[in-house]
Amino acid sequence: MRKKRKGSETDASSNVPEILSSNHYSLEDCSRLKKRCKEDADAEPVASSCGISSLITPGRGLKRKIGCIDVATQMGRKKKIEDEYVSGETIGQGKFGSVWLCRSRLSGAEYACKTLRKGEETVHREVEIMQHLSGHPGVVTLLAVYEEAECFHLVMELCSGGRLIDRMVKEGPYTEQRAANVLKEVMLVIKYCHDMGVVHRDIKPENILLTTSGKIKLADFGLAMRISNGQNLTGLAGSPAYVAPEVLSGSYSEKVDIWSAGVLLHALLVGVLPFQGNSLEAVFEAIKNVKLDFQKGMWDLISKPARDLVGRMLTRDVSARITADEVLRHPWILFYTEPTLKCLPVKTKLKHQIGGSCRPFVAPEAGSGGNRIDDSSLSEVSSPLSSPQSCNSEDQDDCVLIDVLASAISHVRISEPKRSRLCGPTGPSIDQQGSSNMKANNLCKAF
Ligand SMILES: Nc1ncnc2c1ncn2[C@@H]1O[C@H](COP(=O)(O)OP(=O)(O)OP(=O)(O)O)[C@@H](O)[C@H]1O
Repeated sequence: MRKKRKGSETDASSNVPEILSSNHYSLEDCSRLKKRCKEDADAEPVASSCGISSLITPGRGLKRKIGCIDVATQMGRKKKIEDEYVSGETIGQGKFGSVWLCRSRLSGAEYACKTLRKGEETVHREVEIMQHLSGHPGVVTLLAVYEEAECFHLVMELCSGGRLIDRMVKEGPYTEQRAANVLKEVMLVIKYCHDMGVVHRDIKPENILLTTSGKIKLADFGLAMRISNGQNLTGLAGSPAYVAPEVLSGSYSEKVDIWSAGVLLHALLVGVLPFQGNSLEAVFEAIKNVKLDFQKGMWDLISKPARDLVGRMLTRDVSARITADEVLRHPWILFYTEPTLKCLPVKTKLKHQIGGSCRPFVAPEAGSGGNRIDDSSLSEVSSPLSSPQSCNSEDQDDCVLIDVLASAISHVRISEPKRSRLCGPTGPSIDQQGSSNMKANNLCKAF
């Protein structure tokens, strides 16, 4: 089913410089550009152009330059990975390669190594994009790349905390506070990717890893693409349950990552995916037409600002869908994330559950492929102020309190939610509660 590495092509009408327009740039290209970047930086420290990043979108700012210059990645064919690392057990398997544990011969430290077989242009792109983004705390750090005749070995920091999906399956819906803190971390890294001119295109909890201390790291840039301001991408890419409607209809931008993060937020809050079906076609039909109803059932115990944010992220009208920056400034995020909570003298025992029971998240790959999970680090994913999950009547009062406070904030920071913006345009309403056998259908595999 998966055609992941096929990727998509950028809009031919865009004005992308020659070296990048073919998408056939190699590590040598990258190296050459980085060298040029350094030369430029030496000659003209403030206004220099900087390799690949500024070749795509000149003048997008300092962050792009930092991303270009600072990656301390070793590249080249001279050194062999086995000279420097001892290989260990396999910790993940993808269609185009595997991920395995390795230990530095020098320091004894453990890392994850992703081995990608050559042959597809997207493999070069994945390496190049990881190098471009590496350095941000929310991106899995790339330490070294070893190139062999048949493959690349990417030595990355080891995320010993496992995958977010496995936590969600194990724990069921998150408290609003915890969901907000997870989403904030995810959105910070999505915003960074977008600022750096990268669309991830496969945001889903399977690709969000956790460190031992519970910090979130975005992984798997196998479908990621460079994009410049105003440019559009084409081609079917993503994972069915998380894919944005505009991907299905043709041309799209970085806003697809916001949609996918909205699907994630939906799953975090209520424990189920918003768009389901027994077949690919049914899922795509739901993505295009299901009108989400936040007024009843499982949403009863979820605060209005949380519902508002999910609705704004899952808005089919791309121009009305909010940006990563706007998500981060949304009242619900501001209210629940740490700096705000520190200032507010409210009790923090906030928890919702569906119908009083703690439902686990029904995931397509439930239980599969879990890597090493350190349970002791689990609580770190949430803010230190988060409380244990509970399912009692006080939750309703808490929700009301949050609604009032967050609504007050929203009057200051953001305009009132327009109901018409939620999940529009309206189409025939399809019963979204229908199927939850996503596990059997495995509809979250990237394609
Ligand atoms: N840095 C890391 N630390 C720990 N585990 C990792 C790391 N990177 C990847 N993994 C594990 O390997 C799995 C596969 O990694 P990744 O998604 O990058 O590879 P892929 O070949 O693109 O796979 P997929 O088919 O899921 O897209 C992850 O789900 C995760 O369990």
